[in-house]
Order: sequence, then C-alpha cells, then structure tokens
Amino acid sequence: MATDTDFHVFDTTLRDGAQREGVSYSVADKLAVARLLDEIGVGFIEGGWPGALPKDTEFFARARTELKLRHAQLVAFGSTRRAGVRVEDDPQVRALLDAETPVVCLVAKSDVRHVREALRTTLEENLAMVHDTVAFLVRHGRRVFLDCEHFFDGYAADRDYGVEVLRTAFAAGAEVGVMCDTNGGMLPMGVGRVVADVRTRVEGRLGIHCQDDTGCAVANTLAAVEAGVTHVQGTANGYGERAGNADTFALVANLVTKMGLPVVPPGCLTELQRVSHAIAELANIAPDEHQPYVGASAFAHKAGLHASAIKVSPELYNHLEPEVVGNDMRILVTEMAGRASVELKGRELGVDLDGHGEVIGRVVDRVKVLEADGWSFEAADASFELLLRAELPDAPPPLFELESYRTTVEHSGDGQVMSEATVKVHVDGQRVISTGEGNGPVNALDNALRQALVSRHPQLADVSLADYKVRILGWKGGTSATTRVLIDTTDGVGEWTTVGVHSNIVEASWHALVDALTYAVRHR
Ligand SMILES: CC(=O)SCCNC(=O)CCNC(=O)[C@H](O)C(C)(C)COP(=O)(O)OP(=O)(O)OC[C@H]1O[C@@H](n2cnc3c(N)ncnc32)[C@H](O)[C@@H]1OP(=O)(O)O
Ligand SMILES: CC(=O)C(=O)O
Repeated sequence: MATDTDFHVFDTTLRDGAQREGVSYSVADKLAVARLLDEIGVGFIEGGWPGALPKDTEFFARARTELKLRHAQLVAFGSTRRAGVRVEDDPQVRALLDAETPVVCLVAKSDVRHVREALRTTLEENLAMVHDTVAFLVRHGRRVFLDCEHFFDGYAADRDYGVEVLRTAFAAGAEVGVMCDTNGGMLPMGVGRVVADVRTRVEGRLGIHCQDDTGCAVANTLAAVEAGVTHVQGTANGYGERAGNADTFALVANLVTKMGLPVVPPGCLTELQRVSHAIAELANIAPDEHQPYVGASAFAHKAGLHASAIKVSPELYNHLEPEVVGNDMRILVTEMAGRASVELKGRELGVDLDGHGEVIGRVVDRVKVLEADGWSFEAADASFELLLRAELPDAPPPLFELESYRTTVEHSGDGQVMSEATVKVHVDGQRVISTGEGNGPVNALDNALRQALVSRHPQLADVSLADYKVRILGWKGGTSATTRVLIDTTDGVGEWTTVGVHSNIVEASWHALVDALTYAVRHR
C-alpha cells in the first residue's frame, strides 16, 4: 500500500503532550521521543515552543545536528505576533525563525470572545496579527500551519469570524488551517457539521486538533476527516493538557485499517505498539494496558465464550489481527474460562493438550474453585502452567517434599530488623535442612529454599526475585484476611510470574516462591 502523501499526520507529543500534568521531558528525552515518532511514519513532529521554554530552544538547536528523521519534518510552535507589536520586532516570532525548522505551526485566536477578553484587542488587529506573522514566516522560507484556537466554540458564537481567520491565513500563504477544539467539549456530530460547512466557505487545506475532554477526541478527529480535513493532530498515547488529546496511535491505526487511508509508509504500522510503550517509558507513565490497539489487554480474551469462538477462528472476536499494529493476542485463564480457554492457553504455553479432554475439564474446574478462594491466574502464567502440567498423566514429580519451614523476624536493640528461615525438605529421598537470612521473612525463605535445592538444580543460583506484590482481598474480621502474593522472578534472561494465596502472608508467599523455583528448574 503506497503512502497517501496528500494526508498529514501531525504529532504534537512534544508540545501539547508535554502540557500533561506530571510530564517533564529532558532534552535528551525529547530527542528520543522524536526518533520514535519518526519510526511510525508521522509526517510532522511538533517539537515545542522555542523562545518560550529554554528546554525547547535547546531541543531545536540540538535537533539540527543530532536528529536525522527519515519520514517526519520538524515543526516549531509559537503564537502570532503580540498585539500592537511589529512582527519584525517580536522576539517570540524571531525565536521561531532561529529554530530553523522547515515548518512553523502558529497558534491564533479565532473566537471573538477570546480576541476581546483574553487578547484584549480588536477583531481587526487579531486578523492583522495572523496575516503579518504568517506572511513574515513564509517570506523567510517556512511552511506555515495555523492552529485556530477555540475554533468550534468560536463558531457557535459567530460562524463567520473563525472562517475569516482561516481566509486571512491562507491569503498570507499558510499551507494548513487547523480547527482546534481547544476546550475539548465537542461531540463527533457537531464537529462533522462545522467542518462540512467550513469546507464550503474556505479554499485551502483544513486540519483538526481535538482535546479529549468529552472522551471523543479520536472520534471527533475521524468525523472531521470524514467531513473533509486532510491534516490530523494527535499525541502519543493521547497525552496532553487536562484530559489529553487525540491518541496518535489510535488515529493512525483507524485511518489506515478502518478508513482505508494509507497515511503512514509501509512497514510503520507494526511499530505502533513498541513505540507507544517506549514513549510511555520516556514520559515515566505506566502504559495503559487497556489502550485501544496498543495496550497489553487490547487483544486479551478472558471470557470462555470468546475463547471458544476464537478456537474456530481468531477474527470472530478480534476487530483486527493484532500483529498489524505490532500487538499480540492473549488468552486469559480465570474463573470465566471454559474448556476452549484452557486449550488455547495450553497452545500459547507450548503444552500439548490433544486427546486430554478430561485434563482440560479438571483444570477448568480447579481454576474456578481456586479463583473463588482468591487465586488469580491471569497475571501468573507460570503458576497456571505448573497447575496444567500437574494434571497431565506424565506430570513431573514435585522438586521436593516439605517437612516444615519456619521463619522469624528479629528486631534488635540497635534498630536492625533481620529475618531468618529454616526449611526441612526431602530431595530425591534425602532429608535436607537449610537456613537462610534476609531482610524479610520471604527473602530469608527464598534463600533457605534455594540453598536446599541448588546442588541438585544449579540453575537456581542465577535466579532472583524481581518484584513482589501483595494484595489483601478482604477482611474476615480481626487481623484475618485473605492475602494474594504475586512474585516476579528472573534469571537475567526471562521473567515469570507466580501466585500464592493464604490467610497467612508468609504461607501465601511460600506458594508463590515454590512455583517460582519449580518453574525455573523446569524451564531454565
Ligand atoms: C491552546 C494551547 O495549548 S496553546 C499552547 C500554550 N502553551 C503554553 O502556554 C506553554 C508556554 N507558555 C509560556 O512559556 C508563556 O506563557 C509565554 C512565554 C508564551 C508567555 O509568557 P508571558 O509573556 O509571561 O505571558 P502570559 O503567559 O502571562 O500570557 C500570555 C500572553 O500571550 C498573549 N497571547 C495569547 N495568545 C496569543 C496569540 N495567539 N497571539 C499573540 N499573543 C497571544 C496573551 O494575550 C498574553 O498577553 P499579555 O502578556 O499582554 O497579557
Ligand atoms: C493549539 C492547541 O493546542 C489547542 O487549541 O488546543
């Protein structure tokens, strides 16, 4: 599929996306985000506001030597000249030139109320500010796009003034006039109606920029495309001011796969999931697992009925092949599982269940009973796999038989807190007693148990706990509650998750720990 070069995908992660509460990129982060966005083939990357933010000024300076973009053009953002100031004398406009980007995106007022009350100037002076700034930058060889702030609210109050702003910008040489739903209050029907009307009254390429305050930013953007815009603005993962912006990844995926517009070069769509997660890392925001297209759960199926149809054909419950956007389908085995869920999960884990109908039935029943008691296997694939294999006729024996374990916590007079654990186990018919110390009872138990097993299973020497999560599942009165423990374990190459549940937190941890080490021995 050739790229539709006549369609603009404009990403503003580094400008509007950086307006999200809690986000603060370093210049190095911004350069890394720009490289990632380029990998998904967007046409334009808005890098920030030079002259307003020193970090953004530095970003554009470093970008000149450090950023080699394959697909995108870099865009500097800024406002039109100040009211009553000659464009040549406005330092903010000068900073836009100094950024030396091929494209400049200007923000202008297009709502009469904003012109009068926020800018405190006349409607005519605002049009002159647009004209002068666009013409000045075009004279200096820049491609100029104009973001018309509050376009839709402005249209509701006066359907002509925003159109006048657009006409002024195009007459001065602007290449795109972007209608912005700055307060994010629009719904798709309204956006479609306004865009359709504006299109009949203005000559020039129209664009759309939607904030997500109604949860409709992506839908509003697509409605605008349907009504004729050929330039869309979005941000990675929808980051942005207040509730955020239209998510670039959902926009691109929808435009390509649902609307048949090849807006990114071939091969780029499969990078969406990876780039989404990498940018989340740089923004220091946990990826949204339920984000459309790119979230870890976007193609995860929990309900037994879904799995039973997916077994026949995956597209029966997937709107798209997940691989198209670089994602994967996953089957979750939980209390909602049926036989098909277990069968598909077995396939995913490399466990051959052909001819094991009874085993599958037993596993479904066992998972339902265990989950009713607080166990949860959807995040603990390693424990589920052990449970599944244990039901097979050729199930391997347990690593050891437990005689007993004991663990203590000692708070000494100097304020030190240490734990000690002793485990007594039988390994291959031999009784082994081993002790371990740790900063807590689980750490001490882990050390003691590994020491008891390591001479028989040397690979355990490379295994360590990577994360430990505890959830209290409901108080039964007094200090009695069901506790669920999830343990992530690593050997430096892979990572696996196991689960344990008990009213005693140490016993819950013991279950998860035993599964963690058993899994290591079977797989490493
Ligand atoms: C819709 C959007 O998200 S647009 C992007 C908004 N992003 C940001 O604001 C982040 C960066 N902003 C900044 O660093 C600062 O606000 C600056 C440097 C731009 C301006 O700072 P200051 O000079 O201290 O002004 P302040 O922020 O208080 O007010 C903004 C000024 O710009 C004027 N202004 C607002 N929009 C425009 C416009 N489109 N064209 C010209 N001037 C404008 C306002 O009238 C106000 O003028 P005043 O100082 O005469 O009252
Ligand atoms: C330009 C912009 O970010 C807005 O109007 O929302």
